[in-house]
Amino acid sequence: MISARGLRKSFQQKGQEPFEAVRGIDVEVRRGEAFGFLGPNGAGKSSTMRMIAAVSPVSGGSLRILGLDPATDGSQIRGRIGVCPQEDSLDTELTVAENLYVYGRYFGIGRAEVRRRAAAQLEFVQLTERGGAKVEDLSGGMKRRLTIARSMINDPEMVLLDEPTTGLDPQARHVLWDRLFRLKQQGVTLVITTHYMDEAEQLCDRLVVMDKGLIVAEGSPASLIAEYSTREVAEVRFGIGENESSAGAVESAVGRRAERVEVLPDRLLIYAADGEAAVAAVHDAGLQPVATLVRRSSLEDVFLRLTGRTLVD
Ligand SMILES: Nc1ncnc2c1ncn2[C@@H]1O[C@H](COP(=O)(O)OP(=O)(O)OP(=O)(O)O)[C@@H](O)[C@H]1O
Repeated sequence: MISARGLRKSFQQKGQEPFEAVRGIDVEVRRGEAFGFLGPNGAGKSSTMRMIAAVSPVSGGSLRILGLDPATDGSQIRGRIGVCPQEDSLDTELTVAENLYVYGRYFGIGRAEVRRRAAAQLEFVQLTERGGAKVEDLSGGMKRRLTIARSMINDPEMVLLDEPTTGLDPQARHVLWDRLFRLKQQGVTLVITTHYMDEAEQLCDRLVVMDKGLIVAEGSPASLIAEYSTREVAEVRFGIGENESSAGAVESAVGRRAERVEVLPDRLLIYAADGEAAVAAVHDAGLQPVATLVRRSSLEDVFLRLTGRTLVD
């Protein structure tokens, strides 16, 4: 569906050197999979998505979408994919259903067919009852669902979703994830950018981790965690300002039970196969953290390991 080789995007800046947002990435997305671009703000995810959506020209390398070249076949590509941009770009003056009609007509779909598809899509995103409502009266989660319905109006083979659940509450995120999962079950290829590691873990079959315009790792969520982290992580929290100063003592206490200890401003992360044993060793050494928690490793830990930074500041 997507094949990128040495893909680059640079932006000209007045009186300065061009800024390279994407610095040569290789990506292969296969039909029917959910593929993710995971990385913090500024990693180059949206710039990559816009090139894939054939709305932003490629600065270097090669890119094929559905076997087509976005430089010459842009309108054909845009007709066969769906796009959910980061900001809702719905027409707030129109009703929910009218937004779908207008968008469908833009693709040249006949009036009766647009109405049929709009009804089916509203049903799919569970907004049938709100069809006559003004967009401005919808919740954030409903707007995102409507944007997904709109992106499906041309019956696309692939949908690009840029940060689909940013700004939504946990319940709205889960409803959206459920709809996206069902879309994938229908055979639609999903390409998702996110800086939420739980979203990437829930939705993506495969993903690349991006940082500063480059891909730093690639694989399934489970394979990345197995490769770059330990099975468990013990989070240990001391009083304000005491985490950094306690790091040495914690490292000595856990010794070889831990692979390594990461120091964050608000907590220490002990990477160990057995998290409970690591916490017990901290207590046995007479240290008194204010809180402890043992959890499974996540993609957040993978990112921290690869870059020394957290995904969300
Ligand atoms: N039109 C532009 N002109 C100049 N610089 C840009 C432009 N668009 C993006 N950038 C810069 O390119 C870098 C990558 O931005 P991009 O939006 O692709 O990152 P991202 O990973 O999607 O992050 P975010 O989640 O914040 O959108 C950022 O430093 C950004 O400031």
